[in-house]
Amino acid sequence: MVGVVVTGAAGRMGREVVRAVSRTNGMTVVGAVDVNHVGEDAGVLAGVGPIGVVVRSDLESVLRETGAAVMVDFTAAKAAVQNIRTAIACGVRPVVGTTGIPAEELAELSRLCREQGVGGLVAPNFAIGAVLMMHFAGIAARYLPAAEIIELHHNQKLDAPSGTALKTAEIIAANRTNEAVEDRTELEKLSGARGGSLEGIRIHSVRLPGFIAHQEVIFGGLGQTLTIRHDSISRESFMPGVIMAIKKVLELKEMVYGLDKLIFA
Ligand SMILES: NC(=O)c1ccc[n+]([C@@H]2O[C@H](COP(=O)([O-])OP(=O)(O)OC[C@H]3O[C@@H](n4cnc5c(N)ncnc54)[C@H](O)[C@@H]3O)[C@@H](O)[C@H]2O)c1
Ligand SMILES: O=C(O)C1=N[C@H](C(=O)O)CCC1
Repeated sequence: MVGVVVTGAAGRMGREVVRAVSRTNGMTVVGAVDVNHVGEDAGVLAGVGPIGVVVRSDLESVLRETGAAVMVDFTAAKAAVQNIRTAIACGVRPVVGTTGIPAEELAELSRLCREQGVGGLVAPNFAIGAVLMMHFAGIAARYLPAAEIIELHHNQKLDAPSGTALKTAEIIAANRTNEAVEDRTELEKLSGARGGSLEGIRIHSVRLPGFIAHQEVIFGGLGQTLTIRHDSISRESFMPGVIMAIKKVLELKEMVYGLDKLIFA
């Protein structure tokens, strides 16, 4: 039985993870950590009924007392960095969905994992469809190098652009064989009107109630456009990926970035 500690257990994603792990054979929630809802049963919060695991805020003691194999983190960037450090120090494998962690921090965490021989996975998007969208964008970029990204998320999201959009732009930049066509905008009459730029790939972030997580990658060519779009219409969409990561991280000896590394391995 794989013991899982969920950090951010009282949050939107954390509750979904508690529910998904509780319903999966071969794994169980042994600890729930959050700075909110301390003392409440994590299963009740998640809507699955009491599981006898109360939310606590002392991660290190929870990891050590429960002998957990995996920590699943959906918190916020700063908190996640600290949580991952604690997990690695305790020999617990981190599976991380939290976005907005700076690249230098990820590099340092990856070094710590290697040093300690602890496997880990950080993925900006656990929805299989989103992983495919990024993969297809990489293929399209070989033939249509001019691309822009529009990502649309709920208005409670703290980071912009999304981790998914950043990773998509990196994939497009790595795959395009020609330079993108020139952007002749001379005058941005409203700052930010052309979005943010990662290696010339413009990213536009929409934040509105009603959305969960959506992204369009638009490629432009001679007399044509190609749009690749993914929609997460519920947070359940991320759960098959999270469950797959919990299983596969047990075999890893280092930290990998992106669910694609597990799916296309
Ligand atoms: N990778 C993916 O597939 C994916 C999917 C959805 C969301 N996300 C990311 O997951 C993160 C969380 O999203 P959310 O919508 O669940 O947010 P949320 O605000 O609903 O939940 C975050 C939870 O973390 C808790 N928290 C904050 N600091 C903490 C700490 N130090 N220790 C323990 N708990 C702490 C908060 O109290 C809150 O309950 C965000 O970074 C988001 O971008 C990633
Ligand atoms: O709800 C969020 O926040 C999400 N963030 C991810 C990102 O930043 O890429 C994607 C899934 C939902």
